[in-house]
Amino acid sequence: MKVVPVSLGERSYEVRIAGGLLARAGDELAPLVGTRPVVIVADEHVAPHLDTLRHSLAQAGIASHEVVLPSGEGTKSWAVLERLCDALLGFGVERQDHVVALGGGVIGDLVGFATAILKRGCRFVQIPTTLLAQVDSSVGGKTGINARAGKNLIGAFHQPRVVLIDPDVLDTLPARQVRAGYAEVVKYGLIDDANFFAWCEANGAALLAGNPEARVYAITHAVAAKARIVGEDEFETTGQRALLNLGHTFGHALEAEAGFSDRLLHGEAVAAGCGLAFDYSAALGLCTRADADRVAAHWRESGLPDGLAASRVTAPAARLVEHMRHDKKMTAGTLPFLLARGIGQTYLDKTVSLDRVERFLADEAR
Ligand SMILES: NC(=O)c1ccc[n+]([C@@H]2O[C@H](COP(=O)([O-])OP(=O)(O)OC[C@H]3O[C@@H](n4cnc5c(N)ncnc54)[C@H](O)[C@@H]3O)[C@@H](O)[C@H]2O)c1
Ligand SMILES: O=C(O)C(=O)C[C@@H](O)[C@H](O)[C@H](O)COP(=O)(O)O
Ligand SMILES: [Zn+2]
Repeated sequence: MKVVPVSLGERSYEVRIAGGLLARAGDELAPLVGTRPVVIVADEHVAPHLDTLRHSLAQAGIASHEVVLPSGEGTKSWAVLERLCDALLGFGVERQDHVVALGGGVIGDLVGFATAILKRGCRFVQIPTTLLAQVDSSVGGKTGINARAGKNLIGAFHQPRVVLIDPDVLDTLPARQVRAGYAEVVKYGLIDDANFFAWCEANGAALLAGNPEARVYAITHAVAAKARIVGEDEFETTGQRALLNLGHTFGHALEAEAGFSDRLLHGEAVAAGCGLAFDYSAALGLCTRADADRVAAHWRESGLPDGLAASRVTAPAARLVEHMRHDKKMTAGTLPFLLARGIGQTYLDKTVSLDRVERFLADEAR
């Protein structure tokens, strides 16, 4: 088993990664939960994995309740949050109890937020079942739901007690979802690790095809990168953690225009957003056109959208920029932007004018 520590003082925890771990989850959780029952929250598509988890908990002597929610981005909503909180209260969840999030980033973000506010905070465990959730969303404690005004606008930082990653559960994940998760894998290379980007160019196809060694290498590498960045800036105050937002200011605007629906998945929006961030950096003369082209080529080879046209979002540039004004990085009316001086050389630029971004997007749409 690989173990990656997330070092956050009294909020520290481990990310444990191993094939077959789901079937051993009961033994992993027993020391944490003691004799108290847990509540498992899953989405409707992970039924076979829910069976494995239920069985494993029972074998370890842990009783469990279950809440099964509809799949999709629409589940990160006030309505489902209310329904989930009522269900958890109905099961008599206490502050020291553990709620288990079994699913992708949607379930993890929702359960994390519900447990952040239930009785002013109770405990939760992440068992991520998508590639995206295994490499990104289950680690670091960003939790929340979407608001009418935009993506993840209601939320809290709330760290899980442990993250259990079983790469084998990805065998049932549809190919499109694997590709979307891969976008957040490549993101770590683009941020500050050119060697890892080169690894992705060489091994991405194997990873997408389900090669077990490539999966474990990518998951472990990504989790270690995220743990390092989150350990340096848990609450996104110094600018270090904001690096993880590469491609997201463009991406969240595209997702909003697609109605937070499966027209454009989060990972697809991140790929298109990273393509745009590199294109914009090249247009400003910050990075070479060759680097921006290399990024776009890798998205295309991986079956991901490489920019605005490929995202199929046709909104006017002004409307996309309007979405960006809700970005949580917005400070005193200006929006710090993740730009790049090259592959693996992302930085936070505080001098970007949204008028200039709007002209860039209008040009991209031509
Ligand atoms: N908190 C963070 O740091 C963070 C980081 C990245 C993304 N996110 C959020 O994560 C969400 C996207 O997460 P996602 O891509 O995992 O989407 P998701 O949770 O919607 O899961 C994708 C689809 O896969 C299905 N699924 C999940 N596991 C499966 C399995 N093993 N087999 C078959 N089907 C399975 C789900 O039912 C769903 O239909 C977005 O809301 C995004 O904002 C959060
Ligand atoms: O963990 C982080 O920090 C990230 O930015 C990871 C992103 O991949 C993720 O999509 C996150 O939810 C976006 O954060 P937001 O603050 O822009 O909502
Ligand atoms: Zn993301």
